[in-house]
Amino acid sequence: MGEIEDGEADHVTTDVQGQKCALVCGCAAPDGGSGKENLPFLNAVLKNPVCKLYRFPTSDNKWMRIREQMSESILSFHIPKELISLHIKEDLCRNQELKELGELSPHWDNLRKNVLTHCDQMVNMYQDILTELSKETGSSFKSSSSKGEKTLEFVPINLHLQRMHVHSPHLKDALYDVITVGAPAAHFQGFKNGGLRKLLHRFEMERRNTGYQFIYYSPENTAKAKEVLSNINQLQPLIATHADLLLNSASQHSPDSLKNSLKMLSEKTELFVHAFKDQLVRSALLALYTARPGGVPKKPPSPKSSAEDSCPQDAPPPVGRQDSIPHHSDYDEEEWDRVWASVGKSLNCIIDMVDKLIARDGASEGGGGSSKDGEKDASPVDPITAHPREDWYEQLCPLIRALQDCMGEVVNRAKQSLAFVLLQELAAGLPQGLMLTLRRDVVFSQALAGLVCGFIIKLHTSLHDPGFLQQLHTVGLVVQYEGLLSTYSDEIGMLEDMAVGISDLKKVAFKIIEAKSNDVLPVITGRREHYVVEVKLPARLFEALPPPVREGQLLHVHPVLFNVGINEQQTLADRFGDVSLQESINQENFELLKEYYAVFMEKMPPDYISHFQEQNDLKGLLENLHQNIQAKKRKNVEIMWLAATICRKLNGIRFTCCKSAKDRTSMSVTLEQCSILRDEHQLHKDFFIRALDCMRREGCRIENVLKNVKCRKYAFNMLQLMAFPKYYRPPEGTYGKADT
Ligand SMILES: O=P(O)(O)O[C@H]1[C@H](O)[C@@H](O)[C@H](O)[C@H](O)[C@@H]1OP(=O)(O)O
Repeated sequence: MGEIEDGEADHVTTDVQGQKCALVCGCAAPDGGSGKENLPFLNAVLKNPVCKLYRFPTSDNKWMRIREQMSESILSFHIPKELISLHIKEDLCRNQELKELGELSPHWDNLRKNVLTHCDQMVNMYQDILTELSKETGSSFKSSSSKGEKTLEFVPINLHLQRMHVHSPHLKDALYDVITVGAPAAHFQGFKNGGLRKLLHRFEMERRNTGYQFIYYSPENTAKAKEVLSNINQLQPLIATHADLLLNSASQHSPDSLKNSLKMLSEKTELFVHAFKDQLVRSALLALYTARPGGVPKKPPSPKSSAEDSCPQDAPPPVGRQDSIPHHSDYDEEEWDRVWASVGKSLNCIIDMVDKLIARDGASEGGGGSSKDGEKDASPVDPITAHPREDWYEQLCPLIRALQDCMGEVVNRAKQSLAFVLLQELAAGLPQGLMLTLRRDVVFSQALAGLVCGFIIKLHTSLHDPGFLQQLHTVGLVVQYEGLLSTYSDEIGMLEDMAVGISDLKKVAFKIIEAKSNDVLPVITGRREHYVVEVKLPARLFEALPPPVREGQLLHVHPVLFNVGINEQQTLADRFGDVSLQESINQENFELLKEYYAVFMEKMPPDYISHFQEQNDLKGLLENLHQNIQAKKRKNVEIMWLAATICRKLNGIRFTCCKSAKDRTSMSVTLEQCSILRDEHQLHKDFFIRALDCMRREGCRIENVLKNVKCRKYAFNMLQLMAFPKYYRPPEGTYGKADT
């Protein structure tokens, strides 16, 4: 199978009979590893720990003690449930907006009906899945054998924290964490047609070419429509609240509070007005106009030759085959400007009135008032200032109502036009578009559950490190995924899913809040384009955070994925198939990692950077990684080691994934652990293989296999192992046929 030719087959097994020096025992109590006060919080998310203790000799013949720990997380189920609830909310709201589009001509009305039927079915399906998941109270683990189950498809496979706590002589104790999880992928939908990376691209191409039936809006424009709709939905109630507060201040006749309320109202109204500045709203209004029963065609649509031609960005939007672009005399484009501008005008009237009321009030209280330049007004009686104490509420109320009316009108029109944009996207891709959204949601949910778990653990273990905290809010955290999937057969589709799922994590930001109760589970808000995960910390830890973090600054993550297939399927791909997917993923993600490093160097304080550079040659490591990616060598596992090392040095969150995270992943994390012991903790070189075999034979990972497939054997056969890179082969007796 290739690797034999390289003379590497002699280490399929390693004799560990004389492993007297590697003492192993299991223990029940997990190690917090980061201070006792964190324990209740971590224990609330980590469950069913398995611990193993080892002793290995160091190069100077002393002993190092290792505690290996593996825990499940209730986030495996909690995050999918949170996310599905948000999807349901978002989709119900969108369906409502489609219903409220108003009267449409028969062509568009039929489309809408069709879209709504499908969308309602999807919402029902999400609701059913949520109901099923809600029955799984207290669950924290989905086994590899359940990966194809429909009701569990949002739940990550075999998610665990794999932790190594090293206590070695002369050195500080050290913790090394890796989150191990099955590659986020849509197993229930299957991989016959590939995964998200290919499917999304193909879908977009096809959608562009259905130009005559529907209006083509680019993915950016569709995303923009969703963003503006979401902004409107958030801003409108906020403005209503500030308007009420302003009236409240007016009835209390309190100038300071009136000024403050006005400030808030103005800010929000300006944001509101700004939200509609987009050309998309303008073009969508025109498109919707043509789709109304009255928007009768005047001239036939000009045929479009290319997909690009159908983009509505600059030109008036193209319309359906039976409809046409309206003549300008049909449509009063300036009407929208008038409606839109009226919001600003109404706000200005309120500002003027508040200024007047406060000025008059000051003047009457000052007994005679003062002129604008501050000089005392000498005139004895001014009919205005002499006015008795005014009823501010009465003066402002009609103006506020006028503002609300104008806004209502703007919101109504904008919402309808943007919902019409969404209708195009949905109608053009029925039903594949909705299935793709489901697939993306499924994959994203699995990826997000892992990320939130990794983030919370990282936060708790690094809270006492000021450098980490600074990095967290100035640069964000790198999240590095090691993929071991092969670019062959179904795993191509899995890798295509995984690549999109991980890249979608860029849409997630974290916010740390103070825990007010015993409920420490994270809360998610947002919608498909942008999510915020609120992570709770107990008061004492929260108070020690840097001010920007305490004040709710959003904390960003920078996910990167490097994949190297290692099994017999990859041998086939290397020899007879196509490895371009893996090559492009590695190349693209290298660029992302390089960008992250550049921002890190730019934003971290100079004294931190100079110390950092003394300790680490990150530039050299990055160059080395780049060369290895460029080298296009088969099964180049050096790529994974370098990427993982860079991630650890950058304080990042480490992930390792294969299809099920039990066999190949176990080989990889145990190898990583022993390599760290050798490179960072002076593990005696004669004991490297013995330590590795010992961990694989007796450690947490064989327990992982057991809990997944009820059998203490890695699911490899001899032939498969011959194809594995040398150090990824488990010891004799630990592998064999297992019903996976
Ligand atoms: O944990 P994995 O490495 O994805 O498990 C694989 C194993 O590597 C392979 O040898 C075996 O034939 C099975 O395909 C395992 O996957 P399961 O998802 O079936 O556990």
